[in-house]
Amino acid sequence: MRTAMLRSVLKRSSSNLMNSTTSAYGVRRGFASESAPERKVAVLGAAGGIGQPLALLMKLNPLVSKLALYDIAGTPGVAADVSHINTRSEVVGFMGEEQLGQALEGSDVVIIPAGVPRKPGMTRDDLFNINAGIVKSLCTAIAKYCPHALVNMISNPVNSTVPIASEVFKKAGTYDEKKLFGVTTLDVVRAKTFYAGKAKVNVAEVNVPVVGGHAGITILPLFSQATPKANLPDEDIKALTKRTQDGGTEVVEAKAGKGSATLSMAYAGAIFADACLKGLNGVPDVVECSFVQSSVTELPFFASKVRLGKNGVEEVLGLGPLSDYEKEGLEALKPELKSSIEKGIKFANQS
Ligand SMILES: NC(=O)C1=CN([C@@H]2O[C@H](COP(=O)(O)OP(=O)(O)OC[C@H]3O[C@@H](n4cnc5c(N)ncnc54)[C@H](O)[C@@H]3O)[C@@H](O)[C@H]2O)C=CC1
Ligand SMILES: O=C([O-])CC(=O)C(=O)O
Repeated sequence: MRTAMLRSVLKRSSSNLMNSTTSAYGVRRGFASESAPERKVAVLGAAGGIGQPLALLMKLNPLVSKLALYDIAGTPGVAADVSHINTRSEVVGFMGEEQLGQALEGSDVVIIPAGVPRKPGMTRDDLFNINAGIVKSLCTAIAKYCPHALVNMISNPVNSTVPIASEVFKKAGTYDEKKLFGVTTLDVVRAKTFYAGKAKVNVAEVNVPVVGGHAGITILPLFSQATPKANLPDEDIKALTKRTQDGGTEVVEAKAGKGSATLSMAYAGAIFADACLKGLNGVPDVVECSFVQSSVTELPFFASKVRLGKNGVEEVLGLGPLSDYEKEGLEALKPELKSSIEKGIKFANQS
């Protein structure tokens, strides 16, 4: 009963997040395991603040048939707990590097929330020194054990960890730009929530693209394209933009040393992984914003709307018409985003 309720909440919220006419899981009614293909999802960092609720939400997703939960510690408990939920997927926990290969083998989608979170006063870039190495070693294993999987990178700084992953895959000869995604869905989730509150419209009907990157001013919500239209005054748009850009910091400060967004991130991560699975399953018109290899601007990676398909990225969509304020924001974010991308590429090639 409760599972059905949770599933229906996830299903409704998920459809709201997508510019898609199809149902959240690509199967309109009466989902049955026999109608959806086998799909293995691996979560790396599954015992963490994001990893645990994300494991729960992926366990509720009927598109998943196998759920591999990997971490350096704590996964047997998380896996035993989640595995008792009476939904489709078989859950297995893997702990320690010697089990990483098994966790990854056969994966269709690998979600990476492994690494340290921010404390008050830190920027996402301050996490680079620790998280860059973690991401590099996990991606080296992905190249070896599941080179064709779609990779959903959550670990910060996303603006650098995605370029690191691309370089690791290039070196291994497995890079496919269609299969690497920086997860920026939380920026979209926040932009929608904040816009709905200000515009006093039904949040379930709101759509707002968020482009650029995933840190401070590199996060550029395009409220001029928000629907339903609300004609908010310029000062409201500026305040909404700033709040979206500082959304992560708002949570870090409120948690006062106990980490950063975990629950809203797990929700956002589950929405994005679900979109990837739907794309793989051939559901049409699955569109989400993501930080991907891109030629939308002169930068090699950029977040914008992306159409997902059977091979991952089917099409990177353009920015659409921008307001003057957004044009300024776009120019202002480029130097920082460029240097974060270059920092990631340099790290991957020197170490
Ligand atoms: N993309 C986004 O929008 C967001 C990204 N994040 C980022 O997600 C990351 C994780 O955040 P939390 O879950 O709050 O942190 P956490 O510290 O609660 O959990 C991280 C987990 O990663 C594990 N881990 C560390 N090294 C590992 C390795 N080599 N292999 C596998 N697992 C490993 C840890 O054991 C821990 O369980 C942080 O980098 C954070 O900044 C957080 C929120 C939003
Ligand atoms: O702010 C952080 O450090 C975590 C994060 O990326 C977010 O909440 O958007």
